[in-house]
Amino acid sequence: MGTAALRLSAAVKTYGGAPVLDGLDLTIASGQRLAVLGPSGTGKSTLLRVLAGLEPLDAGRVEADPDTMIATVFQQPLLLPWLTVRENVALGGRYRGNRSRFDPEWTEHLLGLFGLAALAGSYPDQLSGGQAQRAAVARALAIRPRVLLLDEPFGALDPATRRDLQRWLRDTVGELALTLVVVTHDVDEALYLADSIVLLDGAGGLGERWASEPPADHDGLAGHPLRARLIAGYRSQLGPAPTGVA
Ligand SMILES: Nc1ncnc2c1ncn2[C@@H]1O[C@H](COP(=O)(O)OP(=O)(O)OP(=O)(O)O)[C@@H](O)[C@H]1O
Repeated sequence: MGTAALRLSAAVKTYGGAPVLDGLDLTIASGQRLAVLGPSGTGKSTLLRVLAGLEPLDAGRVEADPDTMIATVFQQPLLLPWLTVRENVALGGRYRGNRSRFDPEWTEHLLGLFGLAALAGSYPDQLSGGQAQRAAVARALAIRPRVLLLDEPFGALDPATRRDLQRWLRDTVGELALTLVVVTHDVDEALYLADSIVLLDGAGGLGERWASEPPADHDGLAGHPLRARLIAGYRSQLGPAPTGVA
């Protein structure tokens, strides 16, 4: 695999006779932060589920180093309502039948890292949407993954909370030196989080892929050199405009 964390080769995934992924090739280098953009229905979530090993391919291959722990976060936080925030986060460390990974100190570190220490004894229905999604990301990190896969993780949040969480996520991914794949409708989220951006072509292929330099802060997004090209590429496909674009 060289320095690739994940690799898809000639990937085909078909639902009801219609190919969603149609011979797609994708290499994600170790430490890379990849954003996958594309209008609704272009196969972003399918691609993520395939990378996560949650969806079998009809043809082609997905390769990951067997020692690489992969964690996935979805749009809904999916916290267990009968467990506290601390117990939900700790539960992440018990996934995959590997109890030895449960590490109370790491759980406390994650609660602190995500600003959840004061809420550790609260239950999910006492949290705001942003707090709940922070807990979901913390839970995903409890297994000490090397790769973090996110499917529209902040899509249900208001713009200010969304920016806060993007900042939080970028800092955490940097601190833990994670490989990141984030699926999003939001061009600005992609530009803020990613150093590589793909725009699915809507026909089961990868479309274009750009190297990108994230701006220092959100104020730098408006003048980002790739922004206009991504928006134009997005608009040329069927589907609604991405979030935040008139
Ligand atoms: N389990 C499934 N069974 C049948 N069809 C499916 C299944 N999962 C996805 N599809 C279909 O595959 C296509 C791609 O879906 P997918 O969710 O991957 O797209 P997406 O780009 O993530 O869309 P969105 O942005 O709306 O979430 C859609 O036409 C969808 O209806």
